[in-house]
Amino acid sequence: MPPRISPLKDAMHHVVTKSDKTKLEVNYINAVKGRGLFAKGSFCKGDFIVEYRGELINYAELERRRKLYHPSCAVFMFEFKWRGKTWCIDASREDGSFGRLVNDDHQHPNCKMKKIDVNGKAHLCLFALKDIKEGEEITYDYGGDDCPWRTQVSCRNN
Ligand SMILES: C[S@@+](CC[C@H](N)C(=O)[O-])C[C@H]1O[C@@H](n2cnc3c(N)ncnc32)[C@H](O)[C@@H]1O
Repeated sequence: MPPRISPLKDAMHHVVTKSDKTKLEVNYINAVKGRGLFAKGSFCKGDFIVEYRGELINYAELERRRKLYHPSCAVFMFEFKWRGKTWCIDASREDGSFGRLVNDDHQHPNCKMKKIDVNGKAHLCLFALKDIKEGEEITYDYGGDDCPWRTQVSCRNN
């Protein structure tokens, strides 16, 4: 068996090639959650799963776009701190990439978002917090406390 490539090197490879793993698939869940990302094969704890790919913009541009965007687009803006400044990955464009479709789970997430440096630029990548079985939904804790679905009661299943 070939040696396991390090999760960081694996993430950097997928960042540079702008590619997603074939062991992942997008499925429609329900009218509340919309789509989600699912494992088509198993993953081990620590594995790189997917990049939250999009356009890297600075704080001024984030503020400008926030005023322009419809809320359905604004939910794809991921704000984060990097080397003392505020940045954002704007993934509002439907580009077929998988990372933008990962849903929130603040109680039992199976992945964690990490910032990695690729050629001097910040990239957001999900890594497995535990072993993930085929068929499981990929999730992470969006953080914050302003996710309405965490407190709203839904009449839908899931
Ligand atoms: C980055 S998008 C994730 C992909 C989205 N499910 C879709 O189909 O485009 C974030 C949005 O997904 C939905 N979402 C994410 N996690 C959810 C959850 N645990 N329960 C309900 N809706 C969720 C919310 O509408 C949220 O604004």
